Amino acid sequence: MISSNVNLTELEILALDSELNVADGHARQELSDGQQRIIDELSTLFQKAAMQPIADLERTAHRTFFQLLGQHRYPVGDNAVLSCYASSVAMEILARSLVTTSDAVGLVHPTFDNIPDILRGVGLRLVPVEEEPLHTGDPALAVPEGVGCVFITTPNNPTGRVLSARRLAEVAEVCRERDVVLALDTSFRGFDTRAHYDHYAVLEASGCRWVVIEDTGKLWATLDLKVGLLAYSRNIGLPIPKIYSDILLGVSPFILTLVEHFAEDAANGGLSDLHAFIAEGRAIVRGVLGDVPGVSFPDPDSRVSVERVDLGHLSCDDIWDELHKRQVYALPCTQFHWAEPARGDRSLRIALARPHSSIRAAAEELRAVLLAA
Ligand SMILES: N=C(N)NC[C@@H](O)CC(=O)C(=O)O
Repeated sequence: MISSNVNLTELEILALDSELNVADGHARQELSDGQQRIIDELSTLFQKAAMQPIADLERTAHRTFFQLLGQHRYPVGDNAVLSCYASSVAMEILARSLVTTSDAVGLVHPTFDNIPDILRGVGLRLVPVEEEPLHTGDPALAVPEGVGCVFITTPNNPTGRVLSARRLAEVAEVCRERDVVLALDTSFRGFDTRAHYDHYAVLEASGCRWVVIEDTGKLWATLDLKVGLLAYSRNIGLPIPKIYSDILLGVSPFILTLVEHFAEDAANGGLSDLHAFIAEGRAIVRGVLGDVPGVSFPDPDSRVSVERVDLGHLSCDDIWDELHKRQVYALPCTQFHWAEPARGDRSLRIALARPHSSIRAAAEELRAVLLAA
């Protein structure tokens, strides 16, 4: 029986060497032909990276990645975009920066539990912001009283819900009026073209203080050779560069070069191929499980590389245990509901950035477990 006090990443670590690991949201699908050609050139890329000025490599990698995803107004200039080993490292730097001037953060609910864990870890108090008031109605209700920052994952994990350009502008306006930092985690935006409007243009136009955390690690199966990007407004008024320097000097120029080449390949058709690949994986899950009594899919409109499965009256912990016995690893949704865990007790999350054969096999095992429950 899994203990309810494990976090989602501890469950993902358990799954790492399993054949049927549909737990973590990292990219573990096969490489495309275009991506394989990049990997075949790694030795050349390594030598080039060793000879070029790091600032040039970093600028090119950032530009290629941001423009792939429609982010043409991302901040350029001194330190405005910091490269980190992972988006979670960027998250830790943001948390340490925020707590110098705030004691509370409004955080989207539900979302991946390492975000509330990192924020609580530096002593910040969290106020849940439910998806409905975040996306609809009076935007002032998306910015709880007394917080120094509102933190929104968009597209959200695990729901896939995307903050629209109009809604981003409305929430940013409230944040500006109240001098509240608006922070976005856009790690999953690569999967959903509805998240490819220029967020930076909207944020800059609002005049609010803002931070955006980007992640290359969810898109491409580069064995976690990735960067998390920490972009922030010039008027942020937080010691972000100083705290960054406490934690790292910079990321590998080799990884920056890899990101540039994978982003170029994505811009030349690779990204739309990836969207089709994930959509087919989602169709496999829904096809295999769709007629199981009590099962439903709470995020019909989601395009990100994970899919929630509602188990009806069945407990996700019980089902997780049965899958574990079969060496199949999904994620219980309990921990995503960091403010009200019980609301996640009847659903699982399936990772879709996997070979379709693995997704099908895992879904078939889950189907057998559910029919026997
Ligand atoms: N630092 C942590 N905990 N990394 C795990 C995180 O990347 C997994 C994730 O985001 C997902 O499975 O959705």
